[in-house]
Amino acid sequence: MLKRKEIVEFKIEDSEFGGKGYGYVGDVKVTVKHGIPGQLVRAAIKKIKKKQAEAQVLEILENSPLEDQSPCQHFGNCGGCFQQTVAYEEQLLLKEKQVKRLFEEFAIKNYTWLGIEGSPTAFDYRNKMEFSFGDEEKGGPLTLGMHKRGRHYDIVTVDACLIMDEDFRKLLTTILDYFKEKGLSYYNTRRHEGYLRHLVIRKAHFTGEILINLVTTTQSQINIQDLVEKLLALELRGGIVGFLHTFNDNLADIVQSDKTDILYGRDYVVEELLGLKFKISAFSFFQTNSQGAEKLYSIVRDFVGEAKGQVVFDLYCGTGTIGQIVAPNAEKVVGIEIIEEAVEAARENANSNNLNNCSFIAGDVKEEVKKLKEKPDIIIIDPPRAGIHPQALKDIISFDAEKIVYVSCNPKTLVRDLVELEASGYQVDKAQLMDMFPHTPHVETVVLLSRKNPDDRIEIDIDLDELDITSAESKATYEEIKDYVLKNHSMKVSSLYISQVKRKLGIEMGINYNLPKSKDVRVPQCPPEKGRFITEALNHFRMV
Ligand SMILES: C[S@@+](CC[C@H](N)C(=O)[O-])C[C@H]1O[C@@H](n2cnc3c(N)ncnc32)[C@H](O)[C@@H]1O
Repeated sequence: MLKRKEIVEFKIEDSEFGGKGYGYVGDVKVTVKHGIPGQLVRAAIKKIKKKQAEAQVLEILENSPLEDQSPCQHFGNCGGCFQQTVAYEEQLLLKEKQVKRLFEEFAIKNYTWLGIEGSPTAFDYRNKMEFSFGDEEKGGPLTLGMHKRGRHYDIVTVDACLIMDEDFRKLLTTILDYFKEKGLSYYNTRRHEGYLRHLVIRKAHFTGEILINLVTTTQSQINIQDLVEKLLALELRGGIVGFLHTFNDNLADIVQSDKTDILYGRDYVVEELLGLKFKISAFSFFQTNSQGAEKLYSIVRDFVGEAKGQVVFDLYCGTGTIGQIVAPNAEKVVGIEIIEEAVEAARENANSNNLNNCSFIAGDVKEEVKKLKEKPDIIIIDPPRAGIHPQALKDIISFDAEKIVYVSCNPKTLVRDLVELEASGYQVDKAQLMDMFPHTPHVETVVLLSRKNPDDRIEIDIDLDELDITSAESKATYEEIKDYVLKNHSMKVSSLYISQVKRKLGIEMGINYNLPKSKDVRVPQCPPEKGRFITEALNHFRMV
C-alpha cells in the first residue's frame, strides 16, 4: 500500500481535461497536476484514499514520444503554458479525447460529434496579458511577468513569451526597465507592502489598438507621465490609444480597481469581429484570442441557424458579442450580463453596429431570467467556468425554448448541466470544440440542444413512498453499486438512480421495475454528481 510522501516512479498513461495526467502504481491510480501521456515521472505522493492518489512530480525521467523541444525560452520556468513541447496537432487530439471522454462518462449519447477546430495561430494569439510585478527569487531584481511554475510567490519576466505578439514584449521590457531605474518596490502579497502590483495590456488584434493599465497600491505617489511619453515614442505594430493608472489597495491578489485615472487617451479599445465593432473596456470580459473568437462565434452562428422572426436570449453576454453576431438574422435579442460596464459597452456596441433589435440587462442571470416576460425561441448560454447556477438552469428550462446553444469554457460543468437539460426534455444534437488557448489545457465547447419531440417524452410523477425498488434486477449488483458509492464517496444512492444511469448507458433495456405504481407522479431524476459516482461504480464492476 502506498503511503503519503512516498516517492514513486510511473508512466503517465493518459490525461484528463485540465491537463491532469495519471498512471498506475500497482492497482492505485496516481494523478499529477500536469502530465503528458507517455512521460515517465518520479513523484511524491501527497494524498491517498483507497485506490486513488495525488502526487507531485519531482522529475520527468523520460519525455513522452509526443514531446519535442519547446520554442519558448521561458518554457518550464513560467507557469503560463504547460504543453508547448507537444506539437499543436497532438495538443488538439489530446483535448478532443479528454472532452469526448467526459461526454461518455456522463452518458451523453446519440449526437453528432464535430471534432475540434484549431486556433488560426498557435503563437502570438493572446490579445490580453495580465502580468504581475515581483521577483524571481527572494531579494532578486524586480521582475514583471507570470508566476513561476509551481511557485506562486515568484515571478518570471516573460519578455520573450511567444503566445503574445511583439508589441507586448516591447511594452513589458520598457515598463520593467523604467521601474527598475526608479527603484520602486513591488507589492508583497504576504506582507501587504509595496507599490507595483500588475500590468494589464490589451491589444485588439484586428484594429491594432492598445490599452495599457498599470495597477499599483497608493503606498507611493510618483508621477509616471514620463513613462507614458516613453511608451508613446516606441515603434510598435499597433498604436497605444489609452494608458490607465488603477489604484488597488485590496488584499486579494487580483486585478481590481478602487479608482482608475486615465493618464492618456481613452479607457477602452475597439476590436472588429466578423464585420462588427466592439468596444472593450479595461475590466470587461472579452475572448482572449480574437482570430479564434471569429471562428468560435461562427460556430455559434451556425448552430443558431435560421432565426428569422425569432426571439433570442444571450445569457452571460459580456459585451454582447454573440447576441450582436446573430442579431441581423433574428427578430430580437435580449442579453443579460452581471458587469454593468460590459452592459453599457454592449448597448453602445449595438448602437454603433446599427442593430436596433438588441437590448441588454445588467444583473445576475439567476435573478434576471425569471423576470423576463417574453418567451425565447433560442437561448444562447455562455457562462463562466462554474457553469449555470442550478436555479437559473431550472428557469432557463422552464422557458421551453426550441433550441439551446451552450458555449462552455469548462466541459466539466458543461456535462453536469447537459445531464440536467437532457433529463428535462432536451436532447444534445451536436457538439464541437474550438481551441482558443493553444499550449494551455483549456478549450471551448459549443453544444446544440433541441427540445425533444413531446412523443419522445415520458412524464410520470412519482412519490418516493410508492417506489417499488425490489427490482427483478440482480439485487446483489444493486447492493454492490450502492456499497461502492457509499464507501468511495460517502453518498447513498437509490436503486431508482442506479436504474436510470444503467438505462442511459444502455445496459438495462427491459421493463423498468423501478417505476412507480401510480401513473400520475413525477419521477425524481438522478442528480449529476450521483450519476457520475454510479457510472464510476459501473465502470469499476466492468459493466460498461
Ligand atoms: C465566458 S464569458 C462570456 C461572455 C460573452 N458571451 C463573450 O463571448 O464575450 C462569461 C460572462 O458571464 C458574466 N457573468 C458571470 N457570472 C454571471 C452571472 N451570475 N450573471 C450574469 N453574468 C455573469 C461574466 O462577467 C462574463 O462576461
